[in-house]
Amino acid sequence: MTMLSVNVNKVAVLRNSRGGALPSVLAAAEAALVAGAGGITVHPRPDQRHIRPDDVFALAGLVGGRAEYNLEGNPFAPPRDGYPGFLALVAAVRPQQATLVPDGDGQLTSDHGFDLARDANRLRPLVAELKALGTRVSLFMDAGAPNLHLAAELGADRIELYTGPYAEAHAAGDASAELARCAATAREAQSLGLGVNAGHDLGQANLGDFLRGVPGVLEVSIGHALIGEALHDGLGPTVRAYLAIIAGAGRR
Ligand SMILES: CC(=O)[C@@H](O)[C@H](O)COP(=O)(O)O
Ligand SMILES: NCC(=O)COP(=O)(O)O
Repeated sequence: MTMLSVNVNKVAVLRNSRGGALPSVLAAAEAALVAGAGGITVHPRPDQRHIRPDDVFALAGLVGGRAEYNLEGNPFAPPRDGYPGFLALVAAVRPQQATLVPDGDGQLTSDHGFDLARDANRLRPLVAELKALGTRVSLFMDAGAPNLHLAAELGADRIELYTGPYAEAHAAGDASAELARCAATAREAQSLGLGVNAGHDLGQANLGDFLRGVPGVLEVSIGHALIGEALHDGLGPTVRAYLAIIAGAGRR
């Protein structure tokens, strides 16, 4: 069964907008776990636009051994004013999974995966360092990305399929080509011994079709749509709605 990891970045966006402590990222994560989510994901960006290092530490205490903790970030981003660097954060909190994402601060959000022909040699020692910490390593990858064999060769455990183009096509009414591209990349990754996660712009409208079309997805990390839907439906009911979609897709 595909595991749901709830990304709480957007709770931090709302909290930071007023400069106080509410809404609480911890309370949101707790509600998601109580509702049955298998994990919590955060993406502590160097510009600290939402999740901050202190959130990362506090969530580590909450999630503990009770669920999966997934930290996302750019391992090449240097430390800066209050941001210790992605590897330092992973070393400090030892999450079950680190998802490496090649984002820069100039991006509105994550919008592409790694170029392994360019990045594999730089990634190899960082992946080894993360795995030596006992953390599973996932690489954020575009569907259809070439050189996927390098992900396995450099030691990654999983890839995370970037599902933004799929979500966009689904909203436009025809996701068949993007879905086929995702399925082909998933199968290629699995043939290389890599696990397959997926994420970005997944929501209640497109998740079921995705899971029915792409085989063996181990984990979906969902935040923007889920938190938005929770604003009117509540976090518990919304998480349970996603779990029902996942269960339904598993029965196909
Ligand atoms: C990697 C990815 O697609 C998302 O996990 C990312 O965390 C989204 O970042 P924002 O929440 O900052 O848009
Ligand atoms: N890795 C994807 C993630 O954690 C959340 O992405 P989104 O649902 O906020 O687009």
